[in-house]
Amino acid sequence: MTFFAKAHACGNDFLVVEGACNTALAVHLCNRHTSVGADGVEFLEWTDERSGRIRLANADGSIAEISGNGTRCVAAWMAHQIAQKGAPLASGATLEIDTDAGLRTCTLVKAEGHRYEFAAPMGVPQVAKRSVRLADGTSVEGVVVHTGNPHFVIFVEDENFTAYQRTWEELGREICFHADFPEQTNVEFVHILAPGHIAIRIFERGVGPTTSSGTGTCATASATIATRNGESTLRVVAPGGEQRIDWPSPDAEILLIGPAELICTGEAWRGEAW
Ligand SMILES: N[C@@H](CCC[C@H](N)C(=O)O)C(=O)O
Repeated sequence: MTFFAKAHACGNDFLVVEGACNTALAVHLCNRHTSVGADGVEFLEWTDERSGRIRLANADGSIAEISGNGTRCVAAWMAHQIAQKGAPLASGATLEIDTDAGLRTCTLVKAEGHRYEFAAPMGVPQVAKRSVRLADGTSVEGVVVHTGNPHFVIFVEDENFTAYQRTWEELGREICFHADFPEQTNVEFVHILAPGHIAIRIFERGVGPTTSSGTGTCATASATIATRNGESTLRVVAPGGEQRIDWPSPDAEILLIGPAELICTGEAWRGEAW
């Protein structure tokens, strides 16, 4: 039996399981038909009263260095557990969460019941223009962004996010699995609404199309700021909701602010075999 908490950030959903990382268990738990269902499992080991170490297994069992949304979902679970012990965190309190991409400090902005908002510096994005040649010879212009995990960002004019005569889902899949990215890559599509306001779509590595991405929000915002004269404070709207970015200069850490909501806890009964 596996005890889990389920949480989401703008619909990007994660299970938090306390204990060592188990990728086969993650594949099982993430199945939306035969198990609980999620985009990934964050395996959490507490290291102190307000700190923990996490490892993220994507729905397909691959390991991701970090998730912005998943990290906040873990922070929400930690804040809930701390509150259960009788001392709820106040706004401004911090939780230290160590990831495969380094330590992330989540500052509680607000809490209302099981809904939380956190702000977290997400490292210094590395941004570089790049093109990728598709199987049919089409050259796709984009921006490679490293935010602890890999991203390829494509700017689109079309409000339906079609580009190069393809849907964003088709293009996202081909680029995610492209030979130029041996570790695969997350792929995001950006439609600029205003200098400080962008809409995005996400083809997530290890998952597929999903409703939001924290690191994808950082990647699209930093690509917009660095290559499209975007404002340093940006609102990034995904199908699942909005997150906010503050990136004052290229050598500064990018600040990600967004929600995380606890959905439920439960016991998955088919976990024993894994
Ligand atoms: N699947 C991604 C990691 C998760 C990204 C996530 N959606 C986020 O919020 O950052 C990967 O393999 O890089």
